[in-house]
Amino acid sequence: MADNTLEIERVSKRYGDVVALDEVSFDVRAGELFGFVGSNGAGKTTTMRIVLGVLAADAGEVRFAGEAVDHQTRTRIGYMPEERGLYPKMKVLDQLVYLAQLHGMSANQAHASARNWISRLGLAERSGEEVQKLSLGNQQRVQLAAALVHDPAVLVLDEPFSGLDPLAVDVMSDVLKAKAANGVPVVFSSHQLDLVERLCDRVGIIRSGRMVATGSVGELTADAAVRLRIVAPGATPGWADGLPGVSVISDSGAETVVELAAGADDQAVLTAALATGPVTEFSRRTPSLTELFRTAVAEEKTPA
Ligand SMILES: Nc1ncnc2c1ncn2[C@@H]1O[C@H](COP(=O)(O)OP(=O)(O)OP(=O)(O)O)[C@@H](O)[C@H]1O
Repeated sequence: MADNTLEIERVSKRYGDVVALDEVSFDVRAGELFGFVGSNGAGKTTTMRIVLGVLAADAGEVRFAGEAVDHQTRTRIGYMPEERGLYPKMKVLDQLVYLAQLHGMSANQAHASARNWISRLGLAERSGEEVQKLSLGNQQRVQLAAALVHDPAVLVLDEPFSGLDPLAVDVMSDVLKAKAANGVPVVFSSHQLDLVERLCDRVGIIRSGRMVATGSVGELTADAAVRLRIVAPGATPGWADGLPGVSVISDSGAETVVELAAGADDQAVLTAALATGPVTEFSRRTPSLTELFRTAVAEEKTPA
């Protein structure tokens, strides 16, 4: 791929006996928002650190625009680390100007860019304050500004949404969407799956150091088992138990969600529901990203 795609190919990493990453591969295309999700300890931060070159992989390669990422390319990546890496005693504006210059901008460019991001991220009234005196959410806005101030060609953000209030979530979302719309590949990790589902063009699910699914939520959903939602106001809990090929996911009696095994008969479910009285809704249900994620994690916990 010669365009501005970020490619992570068969990257592996061990910490002693712990296999943190086992041949992890995915790509983040130019102009897309890619959500990187996985349980605690699944390997997200390790992957991002390797992309940044903060950590060396044992095997595999990271490429940007078809070229192996090297020291030069890395200056074009905007990175928001999980352990926020700002200078606590430095003032917001000074900090951003300093970081922009560190990435090669002239003093004038650095000032203009820093002021632009301070304003866009709602930090204008804080620009003369020391970072350590800001609230955590505002420190996070500064951290995002620090990732953006040198006008990066790639954005790699480790849990940028954690701890933000709803308005800050909107600000962060808008900024990431705007960067993607400008052709920048944007990858971020998050445990807020509803947000990832809403925002991302594609997602990758990592489990114990292995990518178990990559694609748009629609694509991942298409591979998932069929679910039915049945509303039968007169039904009592347990009405769907024991139907062949049917697993009950949730059952409050009146409202039930079931999953069908391959080849199971949805009409048999309908017949059973009708036997309880009127059925006011009988619909196929698309699983949410949260449900897809739970299934992926549950598979891990089920011994083979
Ligand atoms: N410096 C280290 N030394 C030893 N093991 C480590 C080190 N850093 C990470 N690990 C291990 O590597 C694995 C992957 O960790 P990583 O931090 O990449 O996960 P994560 O997906 O970012 O988790 P979280 O969602 O909790 O931030 C875990 O088993 C972790 O304990």
